[in-house]
Amino acid sequence: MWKFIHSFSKFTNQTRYSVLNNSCIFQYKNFQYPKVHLKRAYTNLAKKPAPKVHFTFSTCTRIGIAITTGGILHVTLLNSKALCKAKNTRMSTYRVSSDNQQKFDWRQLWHYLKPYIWYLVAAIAGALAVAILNIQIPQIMGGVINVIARYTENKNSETFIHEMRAPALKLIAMYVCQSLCTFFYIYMLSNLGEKMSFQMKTDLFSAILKQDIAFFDEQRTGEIINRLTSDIQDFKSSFKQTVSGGLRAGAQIVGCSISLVMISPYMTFITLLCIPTVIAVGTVFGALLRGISRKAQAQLEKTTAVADEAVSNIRTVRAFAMEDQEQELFDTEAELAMVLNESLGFGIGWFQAGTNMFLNGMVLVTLYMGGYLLSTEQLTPGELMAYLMASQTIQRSLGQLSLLFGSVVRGLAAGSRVFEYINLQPSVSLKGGQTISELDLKGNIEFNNVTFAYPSRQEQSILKNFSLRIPSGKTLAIVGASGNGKSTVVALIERFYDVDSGTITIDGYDIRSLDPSWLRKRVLGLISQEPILFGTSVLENIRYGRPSATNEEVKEAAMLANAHDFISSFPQGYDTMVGERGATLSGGQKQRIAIARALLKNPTVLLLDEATSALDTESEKIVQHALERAKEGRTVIVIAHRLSTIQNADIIVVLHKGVIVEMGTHEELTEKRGHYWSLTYQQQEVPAA
Ligand SMILES: Nc1ncnc2c1ncn2[C@@H]1O[C@H](COP(=O)(O)OP(=O)(O)OP(=O)(O)O)[C@@H](O)[C@H]1O
Repeated sequence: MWKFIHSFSKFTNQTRYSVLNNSCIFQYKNFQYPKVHLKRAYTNLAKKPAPKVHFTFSTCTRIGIAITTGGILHVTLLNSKALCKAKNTRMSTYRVSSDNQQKFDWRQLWHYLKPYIWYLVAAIAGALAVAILNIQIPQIMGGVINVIARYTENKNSETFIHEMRAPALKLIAMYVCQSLCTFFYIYMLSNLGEKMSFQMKTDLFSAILKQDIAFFDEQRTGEIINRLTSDIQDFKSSFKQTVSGGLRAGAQIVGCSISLVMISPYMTFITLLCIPTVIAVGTVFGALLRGISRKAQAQLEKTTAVADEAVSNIRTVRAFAMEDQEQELFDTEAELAMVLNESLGFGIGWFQAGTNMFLNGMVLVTLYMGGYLLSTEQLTPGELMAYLMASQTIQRSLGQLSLLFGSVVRGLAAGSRVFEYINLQPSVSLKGGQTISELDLKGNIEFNNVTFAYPSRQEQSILKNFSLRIPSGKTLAIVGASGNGKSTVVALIERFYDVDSGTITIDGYDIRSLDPSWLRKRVLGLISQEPILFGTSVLENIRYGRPSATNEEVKEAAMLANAHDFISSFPQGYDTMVGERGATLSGGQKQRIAIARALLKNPTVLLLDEATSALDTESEKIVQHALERAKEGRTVIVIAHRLSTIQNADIIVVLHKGVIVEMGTHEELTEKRGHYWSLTYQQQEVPAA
C-alpha cells in the first residue's frame, strides 16, 4: 500500500483516474494500477492541519487531490473547480485502504490508560512484590532440601523438626504474602480493564451515533454492532489477560532469573544463550498470526452482519421462503470465519508446541549440567533443587507468555478496529451553529441552485441546479415517478447530507450555518412511509418527540394525531408495549403514533415523505384526517403518489430526473395536460370507470 502511494507522489501530472461504483482506477501513462476500493472517510479536511498532498488530478467535470494522513491515502473529489477554491468547502473524501492494513495506535491506548494509570502502577507494584518473593522462595526451598539431605544420612527426628521449623515458617509466610499480592494486582488490573473498556465503549457508541447518514448507507448494521460488542470484549479480555498474565509471568521470570544467577552464574549463562532464538521465532510467528487474526475478525463481522440482516428482516425472509438461502449465506460466511480461526489455532498450536519442546529440552540440559556440577562438588543438592525450581517457574511463565500470545494478537486487531471507528469524523456535525430566534422563525424554505449526488454514488447527480421556494405556512407537494429525487429533497432539508453546490435556506439562513440538532429538534418534523417505533411503551414512543413533555401533552398530541381512541382501547392504554419496531401494531396505528411523536415537537416545518402510501384506503382516510389537522399553521412538504393527498396542496411541483418540470396548483397543472396530468390521469380514471 505504501509503495502504491509513493509511486503516485512522483507521477503527479500524468496520473489519470476514474471512479465508478466506489472503485477507483488510477492510470499512469499506459500502466493501469489495480482497481482500488474507495471507502468514504468521514473527515472534515477543512478543520485539520493541511495534510501532505501527493497529487492532484482533473477531468472535465471533476478535480481532486490525493493526500495521506496516518498512512492512509485519501482521494478527495470535488464537483467543480469553483468549489475547490471556496474556503472550507465540504469535500467528498474517500479513503483508500485495505481492511487488513489498519495499525494499532499505541498513543490512543495511552489516551485511555492515562486517567487510570494509578491502577496500573499499583498492579505493577503488586507484581513486583510477587517477583521479589519469588526470588527468595527457591533459595529457602533449597535450604529446606539441604536440611533434608543432611538428615537422610544422620537420622535424628528431634533436631530435624527443630532445624526445619525456621525455614518452613518463613516459606509459609512467603506463600501467604505472595497470594495477597497476587490478589491485589489482579484486582487492580481487572478494575483498570473494565474502566478503560467502558470509556472506549461509550466513545465508540458516541462516534457511531454522530456519523453521517452516508456512513450508515455503506456500513452494515451487524458490522457496526460487532465492533461495539465482540471487538470491545476481545480487546478488554485480551488487555486484562495480557497485562495480568504478562506481569505475573514477567515478574516471575525476572525474580527467578535473579535467583538463577545467584545460585549458579555459569548454568544461567548457558541457559541465556538460547533466548535470542526464541525471540526471533516469536517475532516471525507473531506477524503471521496477527494477519490471520485480523482476517478472521473481519470475517466474523461479515457473518454477524448476515445474521443481523436475516433476523431483523425475518418477515421478509419468511414471506419469500428464503430461509434456506439465508442459511446458506450464513453458513458460507461462518465457514470462512471458521477456516480462518482454524488456521489461527493451527499457528498458535504450533507456536505453543514449539515453545514446550524448547522448554522441556532446557530441563534436560539443566539436569545434565547440574548433575555434573554436583559430582564435582561445585553445587549442593539444595542448590540444584532450588535451581530446578526457579527454572521450572521460568518455564511455566514462558509457557503462559506463549499462551498469551494469541490473546495479544486478537486484542491488537480488535483494538485497532475499535479505534478506527472512534476516529471517524462526520462531515455534518451533530451540534454547533446558530439558531433562529422564535420571533424570526417562520418556516420559509428555499433551495437555490442545488446540485447533489449521494456520497456513495458520486457519479450520479440526483438534483441538478434545483431551485424552489416554499413560503411559510404553505403546503407544497412534490410528485414524480419513483427514483426522481423526491425523498432526497427531504433528506437535504433534514441535513442528512450536505449539498454539493448551491444553498438551502430557512428564513434566509443557510442550513449549514444552523445548529443541526436544534434544526431537527425544534424546526423540522419528519414523518416517513415506514414509521419506526422503539420497543417500549406507546407513551415513551410518543414522548420521543420531546422527552420533557408531560403525560398530558403526550395525550394531546395523540388526540391531534387521531391516535388517542385506539390507544385507550388497549387494556394497558398508553403503557402498552409496542414490540420490536412496533411489531404488535397495525400500519395505520404505527403511523398515527409517529404523527403524534412528530407533533409533540410542535415543528415549524412538517415533512411528510409518503406518510400514507403504505396504508389501505380506510386507514389512509383516518391518518390523512390527522395530517390535515397537523398541517395547520406550519410549512408542509408532502411527498405522495396519491391524488387525494396532493390535490389540496398550495403548490405542486413535478420532479423529473432531479429537475422541476412543472409547478402550479392542481387545477393549473391538470389543465396543462403535461407531466402532472399523466401522473394523476390513471388515478382519476379509476373512480370514473
Ligand atoms: N442513500 C442513498 N445512496 C445512494 N443513492 C441513493 C440513496 N438514496 C437514494 N438514492 C438514489 O437516489 C435517487 C433518488 O432517490 P429518491 O429516494 O430521492 O427518489 P424518490 O423520487 O423519492 O423515489 P420513490 O418515489 O420511489 O421514493 C434514486 O436513483 C436512488 O437510487
